[in-house]
Formats: sequence, structure tokens, C-alpha cells
Amino acid sequence: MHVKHLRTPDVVIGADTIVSVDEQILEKPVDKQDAYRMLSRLNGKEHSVFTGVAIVHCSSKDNQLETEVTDFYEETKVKFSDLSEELLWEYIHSGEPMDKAGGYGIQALGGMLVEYVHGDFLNVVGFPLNHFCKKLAELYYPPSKHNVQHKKYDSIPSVDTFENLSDGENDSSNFTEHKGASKLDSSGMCSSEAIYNSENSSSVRTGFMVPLENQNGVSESAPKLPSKILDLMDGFRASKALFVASKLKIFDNLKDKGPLKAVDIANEIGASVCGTERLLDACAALGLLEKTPQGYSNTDSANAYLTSDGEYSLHGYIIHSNDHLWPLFTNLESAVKEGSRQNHRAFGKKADDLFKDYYHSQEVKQRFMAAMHSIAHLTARDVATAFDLSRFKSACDLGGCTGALAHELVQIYPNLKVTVFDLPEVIANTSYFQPSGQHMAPVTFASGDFFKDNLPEADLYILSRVLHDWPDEKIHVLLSRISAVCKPGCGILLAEMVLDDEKKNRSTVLLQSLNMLVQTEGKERSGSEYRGLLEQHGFTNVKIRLTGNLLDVILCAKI
Ligand SMILES: C[S@@+](CC[C@H](N)C(=O)[O-])C[C@H]1O[C@@H](n2cnc3c(N)ncnc32)[C@H](O)[C@@H]1O
Repeated sequence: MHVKHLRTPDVVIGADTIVSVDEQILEKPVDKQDAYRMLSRLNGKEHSVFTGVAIVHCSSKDNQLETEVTDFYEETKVKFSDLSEELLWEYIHSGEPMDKAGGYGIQALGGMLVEYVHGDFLNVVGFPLNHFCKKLAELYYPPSKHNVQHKKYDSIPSVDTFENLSDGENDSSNFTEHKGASKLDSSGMCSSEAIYNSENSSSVRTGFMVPLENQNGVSESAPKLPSKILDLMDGFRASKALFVASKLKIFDNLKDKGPLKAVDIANEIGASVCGTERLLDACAALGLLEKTPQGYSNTDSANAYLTSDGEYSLHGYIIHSNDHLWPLFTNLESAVKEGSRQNHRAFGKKADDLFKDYYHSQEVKQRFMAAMHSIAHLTARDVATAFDLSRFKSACDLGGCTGALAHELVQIYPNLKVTVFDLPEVIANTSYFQPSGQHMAPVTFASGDFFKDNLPEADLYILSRVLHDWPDEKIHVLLSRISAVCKPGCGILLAEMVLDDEKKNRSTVLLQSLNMLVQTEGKERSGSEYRGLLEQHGFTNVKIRLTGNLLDVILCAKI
């Protein structure tokens, strides 16, 4: 038996192990930096994709097994879009790329990478399914010409489909729309790949949801599904399902266990079986859980991010989102009309600032600190390494809360001494969040009000997610106080979501902007706004790094 080797494709984006670009192989798991470098090289260029299939024919003659291999090649050309750095990062951080072994992950969000495909779209998304079916059909059931339909739909190049090659047992109502595969066209509508529900079926079908001709030969053009809009309309249900599953500790209950049945989970969490089962099914559909005939289990992501003790647990932020942000967002309409925060409407009281709201009860304070800690822990490495900070000997993290960033800084810069400065209510509560381990370098905590009290001496003042809480007037007070104690050459490091000047950032950033509206007197600001604020207080050489993570970083120095 022989199988010909196919020409190495220009680009292979395989599962999560190997990436090759122009035959140069990066033999390590694809991390975000690699993915970024690789995608930047594809940017705006056309590449050839050669896909092939080998079909093995087996027959037995005189008790000898004979095999014969037929193989086929097909070339498809893919032109990648010329994307901004921001969009590339958005794509990489969407969690969608690189999930198709041997192919480009260009479905769904991956569609934004691609300007055009010349040839068969299905060749580019992993196994060349369409090509394979065509060749199988040619070999075993040569189709009469009218059986092959040549279909074209929006931005996706035409695809030959095999509508009439089924074994007759299946009916076309088995086509299900695959939402994740939708791609926005310029009108904001979506073209949708259809996948065949092959349960109980021996045949394979592939195709796209396209207007089919009816029996009179008249094209019945069904309205396009505005999938993006439908997804957004579903968004609040999806968020709430995640929040409630977290609150009921479903992910905690499933951690380190084999699959569990709905009835067992319902018993564990003290909830109804019918309600629990629906919630579990919704979580499985959202990709948060795996569902098999044996029951439900956590996905790897659920273990890492959704359990309360996961390595990068977002549990604290999810509970804060459910208990605090959800009631605030319910009043978004009033916030937009009035242009101000809505704490009084959501919680029935009007405090001077949002921190008085958070710290009036131990429970709310603990919840808020856990929320801050989860995001700080997830972003700390990118914030700490965005610039080389090794020249600084001491740093003071103003409003440093639980010390998550401080701990990362002392790991990366062993000669750096970091003091976390925050309100007394916070500092009194930090012990719960300290990392365990004897070899942890010490971080010092100091309490005070940065608008009134003496600031600790330091070479570098850090303000992570602090300035966005305040209006310009308060920021001027804070920056002038820092400037007064900052010696020449010392600096300020800001960690914030930085808006671009046209305010056309990815949606996470702009939704965060609404988040600030409903709960603070502050706002997210652009790089030039931060530069302007800093320069007014004698800070120059303002450098901005977009990390692609949830926080960007700005460094400046005092003259
Ligand atoms: C949005 S949180 C950010 C926490 C942390 N820097 C981070 O990025 O996760 C703002 C922090 O500023 C602190 N803060 C607010 N007002 C303060 C004040 N007047 N003096 C000191 N800290 C203050 C809060 O207690 C809180 O920990």
C-alpha cells in the first residue's frame, strides 16, 4: 500500500500543538504570542492550501487482503484580511482560533481573518469533508450531473453539495443550524453553515443553509437569520445561566468528579431536578459543561475559571456581576438618560462614592474584593511584564486591594519592594487573599486614604483600575499628590482598559465603559486622555502598551 505525501501546505494551524508557517515549524504549543506572530505574518497575504484525501479500498481474494489507495489533491487559495493589531488580538483572545486540526480555524469569528477563499471553503477548515464526499461518491456512486448542486452564498465561495446522494432514510429536516459558524456580512446579516445531524445515520452530508429551488424551479428565498442580533438577544439569558450555575456551585460540585446525573447534582445543591436539568443542559449548550450519556462534567475551562478554587478562578467576579452589576445594569436606561450612576436605584441608598457602597457590609466588601482579586490575578502577569520595571527598587500600589498585582511584581522583579496602599477596611481584610507558600517574597500593606493621607515613598506608583473610578477633578487631586512626592526619574504605572481615540475598541472595552457609567462617576479613557492628565502633573515620556489582556498599561516618568 502506498500513500503519497501531499505538498506541505504554506500554513498549518493544527489543534493546539504545532504551527508551521512557510515550513518553519514552531514545535511548541500555540500560545497567544505565537498565534499573534503567526497571524501577523498571514495578514493581508494570499496562501495556498493543499488538501488531500486518501481512500483505501480493501478486498479479499484467495484469503489475501488486498488494498489499493486512491488519493486526491485539491488546491484552495485563501487571502487573509489586513487586520489591525487590535482585531488580531481580539480574535486570538476570543478563544476560538486554532481548534481545527490541520486547517485554518476560519469559521465563526475566524471568518474575520479571511478576505476571500478561492476554491472550496470546506478544504480550509480542517478535514476536506466536501472533497472527500465528492470523491467517495465518484468512486462508488457516480452522481448524475443534476444531483450535484453548485451553491453560492454571500461571502463564502460556492460549494458543491450532495443533496440527493443520501441513502433515502434521512430527511432534510435533519439539517440543524450551527450558530457558532455564522459570519457577519457587511450588512450585519449572517451566512450560516449547516451541519448534518448524523445521529442514526450512515450517510454524510455537508452544505450551507441557502435558498433552495422549490418544485416549480422558483427560488424560495427565506429571510436571513440575523444570528449576531439573536445571539445578543440571548446574551442576558446566557449570562444569567452562567451566574446562577456559579452561585449554586454547580462547577464546584462537578470538580474532580466523574460525570454526574442531573438528579445527583440537584440533590447536592438542594434544588429541583427539573430546574437543575434545564440549567445543566443550557450550560452544556453554552460549552461550559460536557454532557454524555453518563451525565454532566466540567470542561477544562470550567475547572480552571469557573470553580471557586480554580487556578484562574473568575468565580468572585461572576458572583459580583450577578449580585451587584446585574441590578445596576437593570437601570442602564436611567443611567443613559441621566448620565450618572444608579446605585441609589439599584440598592436604595445614595453613598458619596462607590467604595462606601461596597464597604458598608462585610459580605459586600468581601464579594467586591474577591471580584477585584480574580481579574487582578488573571491580568497581573501581562501588566507586570508590559514594560521592563527592573530599574525601580520600590513600588507603591495605590488602591492595590488584595495585593494580587504586588505579588506578581515581586515574583518577576525579586529586587523590587512593593507596598499595597488601600483604605483601612480593605487592608483589614487582605489576609484571606494572600498566596500560600513559604518562599513568597514579602509584600507590605499600608492603610490610608490616597486623597488625604501621606503616601508611602516609592520609585514607582501604580494605579491599577483606580483612575477609571473617578472624574477628572478627583484625578487631578490624586496625581498632584503623587507628583508632589515623586522624585525626578520616578514613575507612574497605570493599568486600565485604554480606549482608542475613535472609541472603536472591542466590545469588552466599550461594555466596560457602560459598567463605569452605571456605578461610578468615572469613565474609561483613551490613551491621549491619560497622557493629557499625566502631563499636566509633570509626567512625561508617556508610553502605552496594549496587552491584549483585559488591562492595558501606561508608563511615564517624572521630569
Ligand atoms: C477598582 S478597585 C481596583 C483594585 C486593584 N488595584 C485592581 O486592579 O484589582 C479600586 C481600589 O481603590 C481603592 N480605593 C478607593 N478609594 C481609595 C482611597 N481614597 N484611598 C485608597 N484606596 C482607595 C479601593 O478600595 C479599591 O481597592
